[in-house]
Amino acid sequence: MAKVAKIPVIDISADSDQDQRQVAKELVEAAVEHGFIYIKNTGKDFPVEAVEGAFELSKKLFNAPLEEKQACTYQPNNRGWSAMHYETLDPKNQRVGDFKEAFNFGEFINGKAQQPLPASIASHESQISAFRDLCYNMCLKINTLLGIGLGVNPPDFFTQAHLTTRGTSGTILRLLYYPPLPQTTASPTDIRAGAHSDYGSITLLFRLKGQAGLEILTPDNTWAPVPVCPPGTENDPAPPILVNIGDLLSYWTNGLLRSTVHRVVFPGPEKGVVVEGETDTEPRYSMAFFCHPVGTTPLDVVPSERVQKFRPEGQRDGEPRKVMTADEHLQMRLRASYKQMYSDKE
Ligand SMILES: O=C(O)CCC(=O)C(=O)O
Ligand SMILES: [Fe+2]
Repeated sequence: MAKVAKIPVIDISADSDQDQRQVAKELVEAAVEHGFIYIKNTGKDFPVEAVEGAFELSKKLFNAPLEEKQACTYQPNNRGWSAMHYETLDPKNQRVGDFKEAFNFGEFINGKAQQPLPASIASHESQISAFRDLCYNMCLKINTLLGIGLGVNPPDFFTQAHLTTRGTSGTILRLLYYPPLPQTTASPTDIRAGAHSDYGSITLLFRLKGQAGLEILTPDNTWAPVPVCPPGTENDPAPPILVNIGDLLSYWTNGLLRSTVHRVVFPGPEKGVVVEGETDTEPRYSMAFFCHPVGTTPLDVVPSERVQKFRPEGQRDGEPRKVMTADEHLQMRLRASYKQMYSDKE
């Protein structure tokens, strides 16, 4: 029987400087060891109604008529709707693409989307924009804490690199819908989201109580389910926000912060990995906020003694490191995930 992942739960709503330094330290240790952190949601940093409202909109969006969604089809700018099986996150191991639909929202300017929206949710444009802003602000706070915890000089180095006032970025709010598995055609390799690591700096993930499926690959190479409500959060007004380190931040910190591989499966009782109180037989909804630094940010190793002294396994001193910008890093990853789209164009 697989054990559930042991990911630390951290409350980042502390007010005093001393508490903040302690929280920053805990956050960095969790990022180094696990690459995943639960951020307790007591409603202080992130209003519970905003999360609930966004999930309601998500249901409306995915229930909208097909033509409405097709009119917003996914584009090379990483925005829009991707249909069932369109994305294949783990092409080597999947027979068919992911059992999911997704809708990516890029930046909003003065509350207005810079991409077509399905008519069914168009009147809620300002609500989506406000939710995106809440996510962005939470990411700035986490970036500040990571900077403090890593002793980066200046401590707001990461925060500055993410400021939208400094330019555009690849940041995306993604709504996800995973329908139940059609039992008649099911195959053991069917998967809701193939094994992958995220591309950006950090990801915020919102999930709904009772909906199983997310697993992380642990250092001993086994899959461990990630409960929506880990012990100690059951009575909070909302499940914690799950934060994970993406490839870009791992690259930027020379591998010190871990970008952990994860996937979304149909766990099923026969595989023995169901978290108590969670099920995979219902439709599943989740929301991810993929935070990226401003696109022109050069990803030279960050100015922190701890990071600069760190040597990832297998890397020798003085080995040249390719410095690319945040945008170049993202393009490299998108090309690998959406081969069919890019091969049409090349
Ligand atoms: O739906 C989830 O729980 C995770 C989704 C995910 O990992 C992703 O979209 O990158
Ligand atoms: Fe992911």
